[in-house]
Amino acid sequence: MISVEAALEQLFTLVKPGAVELVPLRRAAGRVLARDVAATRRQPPFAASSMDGYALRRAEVEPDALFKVIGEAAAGHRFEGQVRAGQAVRIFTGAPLPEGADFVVIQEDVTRRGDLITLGHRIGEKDNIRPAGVDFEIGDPLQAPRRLRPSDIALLAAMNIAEVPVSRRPVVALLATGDELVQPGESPGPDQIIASNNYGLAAMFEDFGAEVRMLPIARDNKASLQQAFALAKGGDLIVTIGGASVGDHDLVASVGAELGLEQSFYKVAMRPGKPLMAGRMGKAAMIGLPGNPVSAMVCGTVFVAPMLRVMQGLPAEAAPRHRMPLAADLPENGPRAHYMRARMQGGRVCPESSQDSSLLSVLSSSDVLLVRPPHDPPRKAGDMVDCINL
Ligand SMILES: Nc1nc2c(c(=O)[nH]1)N[C@H]1C(S)=C(S)[C@@H](COP(=O)(O)OP(=O)(O)OC[C@H]3O[C@@H](n4cnc5c(N)ncnc54)[C@H](O)[C@@H]3O)O[C@H]1N2
Ligand code: MOO
Repeated sequence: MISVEAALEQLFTLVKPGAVELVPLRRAAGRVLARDVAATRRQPPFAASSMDGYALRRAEVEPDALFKVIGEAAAGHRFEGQVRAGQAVRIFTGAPLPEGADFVVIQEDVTRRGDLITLGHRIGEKDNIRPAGVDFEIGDPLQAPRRLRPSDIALLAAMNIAEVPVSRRPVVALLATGDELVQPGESPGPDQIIASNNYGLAAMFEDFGAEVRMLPIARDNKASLQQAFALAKGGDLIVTIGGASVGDHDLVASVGAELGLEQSFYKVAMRPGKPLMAGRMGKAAMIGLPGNPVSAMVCGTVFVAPMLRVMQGLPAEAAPRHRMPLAADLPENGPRAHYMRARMQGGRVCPESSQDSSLLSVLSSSDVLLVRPPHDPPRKAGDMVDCINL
């Protein structure tokens, strides 16, 4: 049995970043930027007004000053002439600042009669001008690697980058095993249940940028598992669910070995999730998750998500944690790291009363995994603990 940290280290050695591909901007959200990109223009490309008002010369700004309005500048339509002494140009937000002007008085501070405006008495120092390039200059970079958020997409668009270099999505072949399982929507026999882990995990992996190939459920016999592994060929990462423990019907390790699985480790000092295995299978990495639904989802969060990040060129790091105060006392933890399902209540983290690894309803109503290291001493309400967001 190895520690969670040692398991994660080994998992990182099984995977590497995939190739770089160019995708249209509209397809780039959520993908990982693979190379630095540089702005192909400056923004704004010209000094622009940040308000609706009148462009004129700062030196002439004083209470009751009178100006003649000689033209108009709107967004997309500059005023071609020059602003001289005693002149003003009607200007709108986003319009290029006319030559000669270095100040914009907002329209609320102006009285207009025909072509004449008079300034009010409370005009501040602010010029209401956005200098050219104040947002970014030509060549300013957006640095890789980073997962592209909606705000990054907006920035790339403004930089006029229509095609974005991103890491190829890792292909995950997802293989659920068990005679007891039927797909959602099917009619289960009296001893059967609905396969859930593969659906939850597929959603999670897609969230982390993977392309998921959901394989047919493998039955608890050699031939069926062999067939399923054959279908997994071509995947970058093969994820099996169930059949990982010590029961007579737990065949993943033995069938995997026959098919060339070079095992890196089996069993991790954690709960839930102890019977986790991993290794290399041909060109693919393989990770065998325990079948209990919460165990599978916890292992997906703690192990598979960080692997997927590495496969997209992001740094090899554990799932991000934050510190939160406990809402209740906790007894000493045992020898395995405990990933407790917990809710946030009034800024405190409150462990669920039942931690059984079959309870999807509890997982679904939880906000975080409260992480307790092996042999963590008893904790008091108010103590700070590590949490992973769900
Ligand atoms: N004698 C021992 N028994 C068990 C041990 C042990 O150390 N000694 N470990 C327990 C732990 S911890 C876990 S976790 C499970 C893991 O077992 P497997 O990975 O072999 O999983 P299965 O036996 O195939 O299934 C366990 C449980 O999960 C349900 N399951 C499986 N796949 C799915 C799915 N895709 N969707 C929904 N539910 C699924 C399955 O029906 C079982 O109820 O072993 C303990 N036993
Ligand atoms: O690890 Mo099992 O995953 O404790 O239920």
